[in-house]
Amino acid sequence: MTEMDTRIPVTIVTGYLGSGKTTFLNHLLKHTEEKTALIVNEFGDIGIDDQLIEQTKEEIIEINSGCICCNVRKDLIDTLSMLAISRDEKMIEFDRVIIETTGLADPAPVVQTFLMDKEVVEDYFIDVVCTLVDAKHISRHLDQQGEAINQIAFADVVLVNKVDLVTKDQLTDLRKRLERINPTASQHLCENSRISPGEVLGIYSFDLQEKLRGHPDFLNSHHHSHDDEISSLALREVKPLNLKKLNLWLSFLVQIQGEKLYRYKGVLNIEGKERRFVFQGVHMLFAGEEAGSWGDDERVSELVFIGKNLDKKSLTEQFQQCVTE
Ligand SMILES: Nc1nc2c(ncn2[C@@H]2O[C@H](COP(=O)(O)OP(=O)(O)OP(=O)(O)O)[C@@H](O)[C@H]2O)c(=O)[nH]1
Repeated sequence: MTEMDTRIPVTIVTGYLGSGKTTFLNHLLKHTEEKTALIVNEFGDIGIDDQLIEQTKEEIIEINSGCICCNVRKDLIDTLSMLAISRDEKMIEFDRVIIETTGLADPAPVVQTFLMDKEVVEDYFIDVVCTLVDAKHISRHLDQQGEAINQIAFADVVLVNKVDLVTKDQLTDLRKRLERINPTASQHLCENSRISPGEVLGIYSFDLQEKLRGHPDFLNSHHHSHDDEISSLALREVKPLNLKKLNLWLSFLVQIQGEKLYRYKGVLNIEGKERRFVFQGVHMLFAGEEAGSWGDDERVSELVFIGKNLDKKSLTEQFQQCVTE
């Protein structure tokens, strides 16, 4: 990128499951003047994030048919091309593209797309790769998942989030560990992903030469495959759910399976509640609250689990028991 570069800047937001990416985007979009086109990629058949991103002036495009770091890279390229053409034709207006990857994405192939695909390179450049870190849970993910390490290794900016859930000593140890993985990224501490947009937007910190020093084979073709033991289950139900039964089930579930439940989230139609009920969990921590109104949308509950060796049959049956008679 040069000072005269007229291409569209791209921010890649990555970070392991539940680290605070969507919370970060909501914060960022509220506090920036820039017009943004947002590309959201989710792991799983049902996209929940588009309902969790507060509607503002942004263009939001979902890619849910797979993970953009592997089987739907072509969809990403097509989406970028469609956006660039629509912008040229003045059909839509935006200053920047932000891509939220899935929590299981390896950022390397996504970054490669912006360096290797001829048409993409003509229209776009990477401003920054920003990685969210869940201060409470990241250590176990770093011990077990290569993606979690790569997400930190490829970051230009690391946002160490959820600092409210750890002690000062834990935070100091974590920061040292992150620095060993990536000594050049800037680190910021935050709670609820709150950070000034100026720390992450328009800083032009993506440096290919530096990435190549750390990962000399970075530009070689990169085949990424996910851990087969991690899968997702999407549940959908039009009949209302009983909140008491649901709470009992989920409390029980996280007690016995919290360790292998990386992420679960849903937008639910609860009996007796006028509004959408948004439910979110990461390992053993979960919470639910009433959120926006349904408006003209169908009142349908959608719940997604992402975890290791999920017993999909039991989960489906247990979910059905929460449906009202
Ligand atoms: N205690 C605490 N909770 C947080 C903080 N930041 C986010 N959360 C909660 O953590 C959960 C996950 O946050 P998200 O923003 O949805 O995380 P994500 O990275 O988009 O999750 P995936 O899309 O599943 O990868 C939500 O319930 C948030 O409210 C924080 O700083 N402290």
